[in-house]
Amino acid sequence: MGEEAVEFSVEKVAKGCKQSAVDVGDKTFVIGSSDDDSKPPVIVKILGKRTQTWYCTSVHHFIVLGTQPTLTKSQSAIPVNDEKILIIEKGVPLNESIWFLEIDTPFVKQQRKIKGTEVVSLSKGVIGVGQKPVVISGPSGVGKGTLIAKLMKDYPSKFGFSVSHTTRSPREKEIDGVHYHFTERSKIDKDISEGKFLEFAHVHGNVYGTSIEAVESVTDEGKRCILDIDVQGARSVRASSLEAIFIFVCPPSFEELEKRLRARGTETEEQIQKRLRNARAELDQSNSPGLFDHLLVNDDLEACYENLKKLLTLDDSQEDSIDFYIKDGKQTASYSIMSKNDSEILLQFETNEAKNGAASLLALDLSSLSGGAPGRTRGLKIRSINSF
Ligand SMILES: Nc1ncnc2c1ncn2[C@@H]1O[C@H](COP(=O)(O)OP(=O)(O)OP(=O)(O)O)[C@@H](O)[C@H]1O
Ligand SMILES: Nc1nc2c(ncn2[C@@H]2O[C@H](COP(=O)(O)O)[C@@H](O)[C@H]2O)c(=O)[nH]1
Repeated sequence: MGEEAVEFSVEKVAKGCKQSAVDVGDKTFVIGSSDDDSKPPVIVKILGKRTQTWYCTSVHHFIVLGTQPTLTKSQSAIPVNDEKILIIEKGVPLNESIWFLEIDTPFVKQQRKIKGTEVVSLSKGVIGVGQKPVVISGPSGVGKGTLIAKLMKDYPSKFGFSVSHTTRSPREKEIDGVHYHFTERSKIDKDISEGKFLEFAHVHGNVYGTSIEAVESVTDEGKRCILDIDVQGARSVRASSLEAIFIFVCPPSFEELEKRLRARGTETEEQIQKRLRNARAELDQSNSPGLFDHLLVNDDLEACYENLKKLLTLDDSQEDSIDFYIKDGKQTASYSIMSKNDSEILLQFETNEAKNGAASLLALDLSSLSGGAPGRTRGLKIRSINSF
């Protein structure tokens, strides 16, 4: 850890904001909010108890990774275990209030090794389990985008598109942030090295990748995430912790694929040739054992779309498991941490009175935490205890 003693400056924490101090092992973690727009909203400082040395991000050798919560004036915190600290932000909707500061999880250990410096990471807690994301792969020009566009048009509140990053130049009608996040090679390389991508691949001479945020932001909206990625990307997602459904879309024939690619008129002859070469390799891999769950032939578009809908409906048995107490999680509900036992952490409504139908006491099931940084900590189970 760092050699310098750093004075802990209270001025750096926003006026009127509370800080929380949590002891884990031989360290004290101090968590507070910043009102300095140029700085991340959450300030984390670590005190080495034995050495009485402070570490903070303004000094070298300490990085706070992950998604930052929106600024709140007050929070409470408690260690869940040796790996993470639960932070409950007050004065925001319950759905926004649960955060984890990961201090020694596998992701943090890995990042510490890569960066050779002290690392902690923030991860947002998400209540309940959503439906599995859908990965759609297939050769260029087969009609993946066309099928996805139909699905999004017909079910805008049910499905959300994972907007990939790419180093490819935008086509005429493509909008940055809608079809892709068009990006520089140096930027995507940096973000990949910082663990921000679920998967990435070199496709037809460019880099394409799915950021963790692209998937998480769709899922956070309560929508089912659709990923349009190549076979290499599908393989990487298969190997990741993201549990998804994998669909491969095939053309009725190679000739028809070539026809569609040419008719689209978006690629040069050289690019078309490259895409067709890659298409052969992708079609060969469509039968790789354990890679794709379903193959769809896109001959007649309407028939293929109907088959796609059937596949997705099959999986509709997985209902969201959001507890009815917090279904209306958009209401502001200030909870603070009350106590912890081996299996649950109790959260108490701030005023001790249940307001807006919110429960006065909630119990967070500690066995329900899955995922974590660099994504979200999902599947949180919360039950209400209305004993008064
Ligand atoms: N069933 C179909 N019959 C005829 N044409 C189709 C069919 N499906 C899609 N197309 C057309 O084929 C072209 C390629 O489709 P699309 O752009 O959706 O392919 P894609 O798989 O998303 O390609 P890429 O991977 O390069 O993004 C488009 O012009 C689209 O209108
Ligand atoms: N591995 C990934 N592949 C991706 C991603 N986004 C798109 N793609 C695939 O790239 C090709 C070409 O797309 P185009 O828009 O240039 O025609 C296509 O097969 C897409 O599925 C991604 O994030 N990761």
